[in-house]
Amino acid sequence: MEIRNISKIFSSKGEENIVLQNVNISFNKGEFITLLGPSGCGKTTLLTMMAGFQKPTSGEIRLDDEIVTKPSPKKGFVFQNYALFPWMTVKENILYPMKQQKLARDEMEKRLKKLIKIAHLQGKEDLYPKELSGGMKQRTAFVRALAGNPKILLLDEPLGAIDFQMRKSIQVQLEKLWQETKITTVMVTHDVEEALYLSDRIIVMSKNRGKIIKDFKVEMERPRNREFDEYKDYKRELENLLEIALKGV
Ligand SMILES: Nc1ncnc2c1ncn2[C@@H]1O[C@H](COP(=O)(O)OP(=O)(O)OP(=O)(O)O)[C@@H](O)[C@H]1O
Repeated sequence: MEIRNISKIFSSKGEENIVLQNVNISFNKGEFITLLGPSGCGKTTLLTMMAGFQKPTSGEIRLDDEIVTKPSPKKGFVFQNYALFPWMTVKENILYPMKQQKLARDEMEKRLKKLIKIAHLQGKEDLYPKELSGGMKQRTAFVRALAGNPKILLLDEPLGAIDFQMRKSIQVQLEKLWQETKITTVMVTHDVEEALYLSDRIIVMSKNRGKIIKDFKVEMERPRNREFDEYKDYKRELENLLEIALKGV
């Protein structure tokens, strides 16, 4: 996916709010990339434009040389609160994107079986979202986003709704799921730990029109160990960058 010279301006009551100005990013295949930045810097706005939920004011976003204009199964999206359909079981939720694509029955069954296995949801197929733990909901949302065979997976603060205690164990699960699929993934967060634990590359955005303060590779072995000096050094650097980002330089 390529983000080319994107700007986004919201206007209300004659006032213009320039949220993003001339943002350029290219995402490499198979990478886990995090957009990190303070609240209000335009991360979610950028991600939803990548998904095709809204359009940029200027510039373009390309996926496989096609300009993104609307949502499609090529772009899997996981919302902060999972947005599972509460009236559907785990199985029905995962089948939903496949039904929309009108896949053949046996192809649907085959994919469903594989996704249930990836997400370790065997035996939970017929439960409703309210009967699941936070982690199970998150895994269901993740594989539902994969059910349409997307080229890219977009995660909007996927652990935002999970309490601190569970977050770390779910980060581990999310990393495993990603490693099994190796799908290009873009995650939005303002949590340094989450970014460091999961990402191959972190893009730090400023409050000032989404300016990219730093785009860097995280070259640490996986799974990452929070006790290593290398990890602590990265963390310190990111925290400093976030402070700069908050000042809106
Ligand atoms: N639909 C909209 N109409 C008007 N302004 C909007 C709209 N969506 C977002 N904004 C504004 O755009 C800016 C960026 O919002 P956005 O949600 O993208 O930030 P964010 O970096 O994801 O923040 P957070 O981490 O708090 O979710 C904010 O100033 C917000 O008020």
